[in-house]
Amino acid sequence: MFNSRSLHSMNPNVRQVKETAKRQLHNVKIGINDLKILHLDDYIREALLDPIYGFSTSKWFLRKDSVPDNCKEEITKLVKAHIFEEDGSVIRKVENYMQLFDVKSGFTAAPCHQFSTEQHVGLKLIATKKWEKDEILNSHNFNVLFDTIPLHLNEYSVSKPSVGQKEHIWLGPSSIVNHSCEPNTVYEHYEKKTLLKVIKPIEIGEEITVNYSRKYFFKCECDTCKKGPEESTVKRKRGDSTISSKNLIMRKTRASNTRWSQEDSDKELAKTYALYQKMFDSVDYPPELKESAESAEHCFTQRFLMIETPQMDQHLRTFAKETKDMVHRVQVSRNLLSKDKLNENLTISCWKNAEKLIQIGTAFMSSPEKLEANDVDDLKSMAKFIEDLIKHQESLKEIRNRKLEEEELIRRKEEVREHFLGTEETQKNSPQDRVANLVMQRAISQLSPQLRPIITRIFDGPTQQTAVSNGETSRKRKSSNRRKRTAKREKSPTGTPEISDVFLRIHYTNRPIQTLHVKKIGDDGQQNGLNSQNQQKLEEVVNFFLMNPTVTQ
Ligand SMILES: C[S@@+](CC[C@H](N)C(=O)[O-])C[C@H]1O[C@@H](n2cnc3c(N)ncnc32)[C@H](O)[C@@H]1O
Repeated sequence: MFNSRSLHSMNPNVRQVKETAKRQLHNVKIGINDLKILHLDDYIREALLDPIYGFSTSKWFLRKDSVPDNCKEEITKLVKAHIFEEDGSVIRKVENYMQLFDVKSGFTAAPCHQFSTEQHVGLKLIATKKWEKDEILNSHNFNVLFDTIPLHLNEYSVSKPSVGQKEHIWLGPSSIVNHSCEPNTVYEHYEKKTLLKVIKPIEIGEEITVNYSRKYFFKCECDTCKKGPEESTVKRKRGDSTISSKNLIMRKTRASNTRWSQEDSDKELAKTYALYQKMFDSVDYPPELKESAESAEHCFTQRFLMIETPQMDQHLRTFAKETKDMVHRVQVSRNLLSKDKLNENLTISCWKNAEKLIQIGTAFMSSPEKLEANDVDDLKSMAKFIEDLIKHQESLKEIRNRKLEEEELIRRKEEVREHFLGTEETQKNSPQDRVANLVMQRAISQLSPQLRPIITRIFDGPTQQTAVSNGETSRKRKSSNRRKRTAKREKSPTGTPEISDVFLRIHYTNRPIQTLHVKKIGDDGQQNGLNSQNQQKLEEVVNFFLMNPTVTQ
């Protein structure tokens, strides 16, 4: 079921997840052939839809086992990551179901309580866009079925459209289209598949139905049949709709611990959008799938906003025609994005797209004669809506950037402070050590030709107080100082760095040489060394370094 060549060319992490999924699917004994494709479809339906709808939508009444939890998880991960490369694999089938959550597909699933044949707990397909006559539900996936499927084995997913036609399996979204004696679609047969063609306009929220065929194995409970033959506009042919009760096969009882009340389509639609959102929220991306998942979501959302195609003109028309539908889409996108804490880039790029959307709206508004009054109002309010959201997003971004800047400033201040005053560790030393340290560190690190006239030499201990040797290179000076300091420190019995008295001889260009003496703490523990005058001088020097690290005059 998994193509080994494509597995090899994949990211190893993705491959690993897929291989796990493959193993798990094998463990539950799924393979691709005619009958098993039905099982597989059912597994996916169970793994994907049941957690979302909160009841068992499973249609495979003969099946004893169920999707193991770990397998469900894998499937959900794969769904989440939208990794749909391989034809005919489980992933493809999952993608079929994903159309239910892609508002652009024009349909979605909603709970259905109409049919006793499924214990009043089932699903139906409803329109999320306005469908016009003769449009084809082309993402509707009816696979041509193999002759080998015995009809009685699965009355649920198999249909025999007409004489001479092969039977068809109903997979993915198509498996939730209910039968009606007054349907709004008909089968449209193509060489390789059968699609649904719209035969009368379908409003948003309206159920999409088809007349299954002349033969199906349940007692019809569609609206038309419920109204009774005298009210129905449909002329029944003999043999249509019903068969004798002994052939009526009841489906596996659904786990109906949920009581579904009948809701109007608007509410159902809103609920479905919420489900869409829940779906994306439900799983955390595993780290190994994060990248592909995010880029897939990115594509998904772009597609969703309908702006990344070259046929802008066509889009503009659709946009005008489906303004209301677009408002729904934007609402869904808003929900989706507001919940997306996983990927900020995705959110930002989505808002960029939304900006483009506003441009489209603005272009439209500049030639309003093309639109009906209602459309213009809707469009304006939608553009305003998006604009507000973008502003909101922008202000959040600004706040974040400001915060980052502040953090950076604090960090840099801290760095400078540490550089001059030393870390907490060095600050624990005596004041004169600290000052000496800081001057020494600073001077050593900054010794450059410009500084030479100012600092001639810094050294430890009064005996080493010498004048400048101008011929000495800064490197030599540094290493000699290091040697001296090291020697001093090694002498310390405690092992902690110790600095004795420090003499600084400072050569000013326009003043006499000055010597500062910072005394070590006396053995008696008496803190001295820095008389106020020296203290002041030291501060002056330090400040000089702080302010003019490379300036000589
Ligand atoms: C392909 S499924 C359609 C989707 C189904 N409602 C679900 O939740 O999966 C076909 C099954 O739906 C039920 N069904 C569809 N249309 C029906 C109708 N007009 N009257 C009674 N039951 C119907 C039957 O149980 C039938 O076996």
